[in-house]
Amino acid sequence: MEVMLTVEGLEKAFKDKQVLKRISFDVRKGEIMAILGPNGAGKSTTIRNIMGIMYPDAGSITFHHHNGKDIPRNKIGYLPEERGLYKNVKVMDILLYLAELKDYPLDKAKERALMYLKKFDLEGKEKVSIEELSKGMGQKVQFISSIIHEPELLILDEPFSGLDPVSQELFKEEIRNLANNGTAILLSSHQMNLVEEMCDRLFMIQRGQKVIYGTLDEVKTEYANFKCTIHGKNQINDLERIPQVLRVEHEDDRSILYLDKDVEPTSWLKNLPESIQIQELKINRISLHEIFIDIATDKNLIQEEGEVLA
Ligand SMILES: Nc1ncnc2c1ncn2[C@@H]1O[C@H](COP(=O)(O)OP(=O)(O)OP(=O)(O)O)[C@@H](O)[C@H]1O
Repeated sequence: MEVMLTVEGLEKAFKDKQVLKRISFDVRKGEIMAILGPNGAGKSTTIRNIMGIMYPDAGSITFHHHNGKDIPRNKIGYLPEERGLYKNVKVMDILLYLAELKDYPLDKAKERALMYLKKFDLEGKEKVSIEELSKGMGQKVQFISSIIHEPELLILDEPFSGLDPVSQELFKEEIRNLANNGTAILLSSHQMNLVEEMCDRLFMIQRGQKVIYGTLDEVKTEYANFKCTIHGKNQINDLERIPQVLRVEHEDDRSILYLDKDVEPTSWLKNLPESIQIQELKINRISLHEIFIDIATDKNLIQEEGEVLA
């Protein structure tokens, strides 16, 4: 897949605080790429550097073979984390104004605005002023404003926050449509289930450094694999002694055993000691949500280089 955006060795400090430490990743045409990380990890700072809202101390950002200040930002769409458009302006006026700022032809912008307002259940709201809209409606208009000019790269910072489930579905569907039609999408979200559902690749940062980069399958294969939940009266020490068990979470009669990444579930199950009491047993692949919590809480099984601790 053709690379649209390349971020290479990005560094940024605020006063003496190093916020980004040599961040590198790319975003390709037609893919949805997630940028993830705990609060304060540096996601928005990365995005603001890409958008030219601030400039990095070191490293480069390349889009369409252009660097830094020369990047054609009219080919980029951006839904910022901070919500809110001008309050006293009518919906259609603001959409056309923002399209014009991106040098997009007005007749096409009007056509697309009407099409999207209909799609997002805002038909007939063209002349309503922004301040009269609900928060969710305002967010829809802001989303439309980020795609009205047919951007080649779309950056969405927490697009789902504050949306009801129906609106969330609408956003998901449209983001998928855009990717299917070739838009490169960089999406920041704290909703791991949505990321797992939608994204082709992901990049996770913690304290300004890369901890994960790859497809969801690569991440799951490389960083964490299976967990086994056992219902039964067992001593935590006995469970911890089972080969290839990295960590045990134990509550009443329910224990979750996190297994080594090289575990082969069939043979592991065969070799379970007979002394273990089992009323119910379940093996699941670890979810992205769990990988995230593991990393964010530093109790992780994962070292910075991506190696699982034995
Ligand atoms: N303009 C600024 N001046 C000083 N420090 C800043 C500035 N912007 C961000 N920071 C600091 O940089 C770090 C990263 O912030 P950033 O907003 O990039 O995190 P984030 O990953 O987007 O977090 P969240 O998930 O909470 O939105 C934080 O410690 C933050 O306090």
